[in-house]
Amino acid sequence: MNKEGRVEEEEEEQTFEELGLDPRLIRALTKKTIDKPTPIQRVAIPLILEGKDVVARAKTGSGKTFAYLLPLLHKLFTQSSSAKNLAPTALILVPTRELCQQVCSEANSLIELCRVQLRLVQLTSSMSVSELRTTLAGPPEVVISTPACIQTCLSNGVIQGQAVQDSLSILILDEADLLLSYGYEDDLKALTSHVPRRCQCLLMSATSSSDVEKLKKLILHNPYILTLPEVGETKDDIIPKNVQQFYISCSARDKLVHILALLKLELVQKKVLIFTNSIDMSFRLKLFFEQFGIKSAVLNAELPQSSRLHILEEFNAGLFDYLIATDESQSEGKEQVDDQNGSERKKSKKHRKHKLDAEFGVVRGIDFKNVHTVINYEMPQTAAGYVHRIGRTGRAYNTGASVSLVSDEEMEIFEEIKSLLGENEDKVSQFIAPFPLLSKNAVESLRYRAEDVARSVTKIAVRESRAQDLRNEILNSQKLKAHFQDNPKDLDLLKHDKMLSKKAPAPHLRDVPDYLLDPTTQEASKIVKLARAAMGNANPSRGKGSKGRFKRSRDPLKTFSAEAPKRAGKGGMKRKVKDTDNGHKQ
Ligand SMILES: Nc1ncnc2c1ncn2[C@@H]1O[C@H](COP(=O)(O)OP(=O)(O)OP(=O)(O)O)[C@@H](O)[C@H]1O
Repeated sequence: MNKEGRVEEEEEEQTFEELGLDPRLIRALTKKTIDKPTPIQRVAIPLILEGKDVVARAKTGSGKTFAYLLPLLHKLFTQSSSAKNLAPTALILVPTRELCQQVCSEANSLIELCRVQLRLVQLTSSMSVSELRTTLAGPPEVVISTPACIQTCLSNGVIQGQAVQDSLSILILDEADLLLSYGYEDDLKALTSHVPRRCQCLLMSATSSSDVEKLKKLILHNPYILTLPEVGETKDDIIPKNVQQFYISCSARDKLVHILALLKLELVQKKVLIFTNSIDMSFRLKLFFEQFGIKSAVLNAELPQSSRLHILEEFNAGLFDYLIATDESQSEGKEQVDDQNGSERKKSKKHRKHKLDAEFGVVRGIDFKNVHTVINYEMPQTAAGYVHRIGRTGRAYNTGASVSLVSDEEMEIFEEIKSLLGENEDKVSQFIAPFPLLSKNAVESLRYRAEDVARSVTKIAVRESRAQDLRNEILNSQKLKAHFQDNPKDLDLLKHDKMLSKKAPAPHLRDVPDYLLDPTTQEASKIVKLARAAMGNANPSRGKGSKGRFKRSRDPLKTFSAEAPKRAGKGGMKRKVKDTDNGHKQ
């Protein structure tokens, strides 16, 4: 292979054995039902095992974490450790605490399954200097941290620069494109002066940017550059092929009734990750859902870290199906649109800054497990934000769908997104099509109830529930900290999807009576359920069937049209879309 190579996704299938990994790791992967490497893993693992510096750029959800963790663990399992080490052998740097936690638990679960003695720790910015000292005593073979924490260790003498020079043999920068934008440049510069030249350096990233180039120059020596199609590279393949993208055009005011119809009539498959641009909006949605008996949880930068981690764990474990997330870049005090009246209101940057956690990241890198549908309740503010939101579904070999609710005010960003997806209308419509399962009748049948409930979700109710949730979570986080020290695997201590509304939901709103539903919608919802069962996803709550391969013929979004089921006939969407000008790939 030459030093700069594109990784082709359709290359012949190769096994983990053929990549030369330790048999213990292969057995561990088998236990995790991971049987074949993803394209980026196929190419990166042998190079990393050979000791090469590698820059791996591959789209979201392509398996970059195992692409470096597997060869790293292989090396640590097979090399004799030096008793003289005063600093870790390997250092993994990530931009957020959530990622620290995620990488740490992925790596630890592999180590446990391999039954190997190896210490891997994470450092968090909430640790005091003495806690950092205790955690690093030994020292552990692998440390996972944000650059800021490592800098704290260096500047407080918890780790000596000379010890790093003597011991460090692998340095990994994960989500490298974010490290600089999170403001870690100085921390990284301070560290690199101690990184020895013989140290192998790996840089993993979902996008290429000037920041990645900067880091490459700062840290790597003549690396292999591996590229899978990605943002800014080719337009064809920005979003994984196994994610179907849809949109619904509606007024900002009508978004509530549309999302209610999607969830309540079960027209989208669970689990569902819903994105909003402001924390208030996420609470508004939660309170609105509550009145219809739909349980959800919110996730945002305002919550304490342990609560956020716990919410993620609970959602990943399938304890609830709907998570409403506000992404970090969106909540950073920019002008935000209030959907109720369309008026814009400014949030004071100063006011928000002290509350939001700068090391929090929902969108980038977080591996939400078995999310089948991503809903953009509000459109992200950038096209890149869209790509990363959608990347939370269809991870690795899973399938997924996205539905974006687009109001007139959001048309501009929607156009930008479309031009990122394809150069011309024909191409765009192959990637993103009108959502076919929701008929006008279905929306209208719920309108009265939705508008009635929406009126009861006042600004004051939103503010109160947000404050109450924060209080609950702060309390939770104290309990959690103590509890998890004793029972690290116990997930069921606290519920994050509990009711915030003071008013119990009215019984008649919990179910949608049949007389409100037109036959087309009933049919659509039945088919979505059947498809879920057929795709091995009948009970995602228990984490089964996540790897159900995509069965095109059974996917209702491929074969069903709410507007014209009869005309569509056997070919369903296919025929219908062919009739239209924009010919979506269905
Ligand atoms: N070879 C594989 N086969 C099946 N699943 C895999 C494989 N490798 C990784 N996965 C799973 O795919 C999911 C996504 O992997 P990962 O988080 O590493 O993606 P990523 O490329 O780092 O994405 P992002 O850029 O969004 O962080 C994870 O749940 C992981 O366990």
